[in-house]
Amino acid sequence: MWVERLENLIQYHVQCSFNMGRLGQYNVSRYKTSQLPKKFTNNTNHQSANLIIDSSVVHSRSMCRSDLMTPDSRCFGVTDGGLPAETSDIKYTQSLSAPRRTIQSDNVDIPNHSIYVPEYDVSQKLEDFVVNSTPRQFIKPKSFTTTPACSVSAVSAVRNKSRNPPLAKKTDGKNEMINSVILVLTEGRGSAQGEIGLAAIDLKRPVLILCQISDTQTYMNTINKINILNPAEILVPHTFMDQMQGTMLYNTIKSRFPLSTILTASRKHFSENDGKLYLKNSIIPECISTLEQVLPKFYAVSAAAALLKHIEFNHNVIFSSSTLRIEYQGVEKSMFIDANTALRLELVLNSSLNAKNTLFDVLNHCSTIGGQRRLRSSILQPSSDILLIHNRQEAVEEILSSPEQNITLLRNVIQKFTDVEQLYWLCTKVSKNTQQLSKLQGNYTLLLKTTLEALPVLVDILEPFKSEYIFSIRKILSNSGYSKMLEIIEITINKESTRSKGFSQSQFQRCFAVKSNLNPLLDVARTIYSELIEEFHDQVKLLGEQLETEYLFPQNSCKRGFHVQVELKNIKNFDVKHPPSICKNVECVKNIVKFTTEDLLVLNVRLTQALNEVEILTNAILNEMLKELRKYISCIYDLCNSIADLDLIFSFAQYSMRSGLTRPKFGQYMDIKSSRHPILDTINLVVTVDNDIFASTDTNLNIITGPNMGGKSIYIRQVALLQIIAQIGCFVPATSAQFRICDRLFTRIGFGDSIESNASTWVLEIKELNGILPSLTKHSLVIIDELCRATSCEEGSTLAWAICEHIMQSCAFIFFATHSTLITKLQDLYCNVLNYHMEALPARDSSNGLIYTYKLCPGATNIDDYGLTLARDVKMPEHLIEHATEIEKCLRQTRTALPENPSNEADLILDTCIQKLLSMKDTECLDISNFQSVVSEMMNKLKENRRKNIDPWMECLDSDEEMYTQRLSDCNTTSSTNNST
Ligand SMILES: Nc1ncnc2c1ncn2[C@@H]1O[C@H](COP(=O)(O)OP(=O)(O)OP(=O)(O)O)[C@@H](O)[C@H]1O
Repeated sequence: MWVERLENLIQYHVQCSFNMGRLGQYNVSRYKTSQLPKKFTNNTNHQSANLIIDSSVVHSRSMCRSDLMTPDSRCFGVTDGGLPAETSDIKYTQSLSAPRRTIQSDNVDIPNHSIYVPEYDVSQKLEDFVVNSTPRQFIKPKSFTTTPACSVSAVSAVRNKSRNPPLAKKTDGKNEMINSVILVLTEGRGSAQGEIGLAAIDLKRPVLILCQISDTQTYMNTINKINILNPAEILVPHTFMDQMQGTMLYNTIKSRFPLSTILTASRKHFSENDGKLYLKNSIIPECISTLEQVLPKFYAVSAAAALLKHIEFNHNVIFSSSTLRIEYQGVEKSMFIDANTALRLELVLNSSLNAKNTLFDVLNHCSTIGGQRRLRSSILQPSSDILLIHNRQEAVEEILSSPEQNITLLRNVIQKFTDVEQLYWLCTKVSKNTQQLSKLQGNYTLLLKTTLEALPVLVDILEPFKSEYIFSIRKILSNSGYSKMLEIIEITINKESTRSKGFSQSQFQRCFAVKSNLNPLLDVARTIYSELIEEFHDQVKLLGEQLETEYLFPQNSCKRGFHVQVELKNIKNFDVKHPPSICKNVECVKNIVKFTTEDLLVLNVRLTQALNEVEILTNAILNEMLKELRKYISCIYDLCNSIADLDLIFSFAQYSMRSGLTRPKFGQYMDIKSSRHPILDTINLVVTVDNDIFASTDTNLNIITGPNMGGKSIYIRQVALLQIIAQIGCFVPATSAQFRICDRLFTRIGFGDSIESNASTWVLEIKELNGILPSLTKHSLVIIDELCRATSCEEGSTLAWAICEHIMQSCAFIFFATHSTLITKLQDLYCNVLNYHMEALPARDSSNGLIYTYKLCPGATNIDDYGLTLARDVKMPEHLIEHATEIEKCLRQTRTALPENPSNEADLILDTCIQKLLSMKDTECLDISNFQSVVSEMMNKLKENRRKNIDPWMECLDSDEEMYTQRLSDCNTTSSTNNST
């Protein structure tokens, strides 16, 4: 425990020194304890102690960077020298200034050191300590200009370097999609609060995304945007943590995105001027018009400044000038899906936070990471641009109607572009000329060559496709820039060199990629390398003779370098535990023995040196060539985009090839015949029962009742999923389908309280409803699976009634699954309400059970006691069921005897009221005053009865009385018009 605390303390402070270095604050070397907060310096007598940091520890930016992620980096900044004599009595300095090796060793002799550990540090985990105890206040004296952001970043980088899990990790051989997005967020202050600036970049796909949002108090749009971008790291200004609790935006992000690392940075890094300068320097000329659009957006530009600094200093990524592409994402023509809805509908993540059996999983047939990314963002933000949807549908239809052989050709050629996204790497450059850099540079240059060579084949295959969408992709890919790039490459690179996978092969390809006679030194280095390789092979042969085996193979791997391997069965008398003395570093994995010898070890060193020489010389030539190629950098962006678009559409086509899918139309209402739940349909464990879906402005509230397990939730989720699939441009599982373009999708599904946000289920539900109600638009789609069930039965039903009445007045299409019979009465009052139920039939045997047909039928359900029936089905102890049945019977009798019983009275009076009104409507006079008087009479009666029971429904009725009257008078007017005509 002590070791851990000591490490925490050391790591924390040492990382501060790093980060100072990485932000260029080299001049700060002394940390005066007199400047420390009192808490930290209690019981110590010190005036000018050097805490831990000596300027010598910050050697260079590069050292800090490269060492940051290594396990021993936490000790990197500890001074080796002793402390000034006058400060030696300061307990903590003794341990913190311990020699590096002592601290690094696992068995630190802690008791010999006196360690000062601040009280509040002891009981907390480091992360909590760093994030929650506002380290800025803790460590930052006035003259000390470290940024807590980076302290936090460094600490969490070390601690959590593998914490961000992939969002969608395919294990079935498809590509992995791992999030590598860094997102920076800033918010206006004072009257500008709610103005959010956002900048994000995917380190694997360096397109800088900028966005400025005027958000609501709940930050709904910002959360949605973050959810779509799916960042691994979120960086915010340190002022977000100024208040003890953190700002609302900070806390919202923290609770909503637990998988993202949240960092803070000093506000000074969010500089508009720096941002403008960076953007002007970095962007490709083709993005000038976007830049003009972006520059006036103060918050977006300042976020960009912080982002570019952050990735330079913490991720070692710098963009060559004029190589970065920017995108400004303002208010787009898309359907808004909030983050909660996305999670509950399992659009891209299921409840176990992986992609299995999600909508993404069902639609994903992409071969490239770019395609997968595009699919993910399309699902989370389906288009509401009818032209784009139409173009995609047309392309899908065209692919489906193409001859089988064209489809196969297209599939095969797209697979050749699987790694195309890595080409983005060529846009960035890293300041250090390391070995790693030269390897990457070589690999990606060969990848570019291979890609450009395959491009004309793709263009030819696309030739027969005439749809607008594919035609425009083909046009982009036919750009003459690509052939010019290939010409430049062919001047330097050997024709037969190609991108290969596998350590040894790619090393070989890199080594001999550059043509001979371009640099005599390189030619010499390669000759030496080749000779050494020959020597290696000779030595392996000799060794084989010595060990009496013909099956000794020369090998080269990243971990072991040049060595030999043999199958155990092919080497006689070889005991892995007691190998011959000549064999060194013996390892046996799955009957394959790997080892080396003293001679081979020496040769390996020489080979590595020769190879390094070759790579450095090759890299110098490639650098020159890349300078030329960067003139065409926008072509690389276009290439990656077009391949992603093509992959996406081909993925849609592959999904749409399934039987029973149809191309949806768009109009003013929703009418889908024999539709199926897309995920249930694909899982194939059960035969999916199809159902019709209908909604229009005349009947916009559909209430679905039915027993538990009847299929209500599946049905209403199906509505939402089909709407999304239709709006991304894909075919839907139905026999015919018409949708209305939806601009907002709201769901209220499921319960679950949150310890994190300290909210009960009910509070959460109300908060969510508060979010939905004001944002409802006339083109919204609302999916509600039970409403207000987390409070007392009565209050819940009445509030749900009121909410339904409120939302059904908009033109939004609402699908409402419920067990409440009260809600079904809405149909009697309003002509735009329709009741449906999921059919269940009594079992033919004597079990009293139910047979679920999963068929949607008109009208409310008439099955009683289905809860108890199901409980019996799932083997609840019989005595409990019997007892519950008795109580239920008793309650029924009581209710019939006492109509004023609060739980039943509301229903009863409302029923009487409705019946009376309806009968009047048909038979009696059409005078509105009659309606009003009946309503008042009934309301008064109800109020009187209810007052006895102090029922909260009273208030609701009070406020709604006026509305009922108005509604009924409307009804009356319509009916009188009808009658007269
Ligand atoms: N259309 C369908 N075709 C085939 N199986 C279905 C269909 N609809 C539902 N099911 C099956 O029934 C199960 C229960 O469905 P669902 O969760 O929608 O019931 P529910 O009525 O919402 O129940 P509860 O009221 O308890 O929430 C599903 O998990 C699925 O296996």
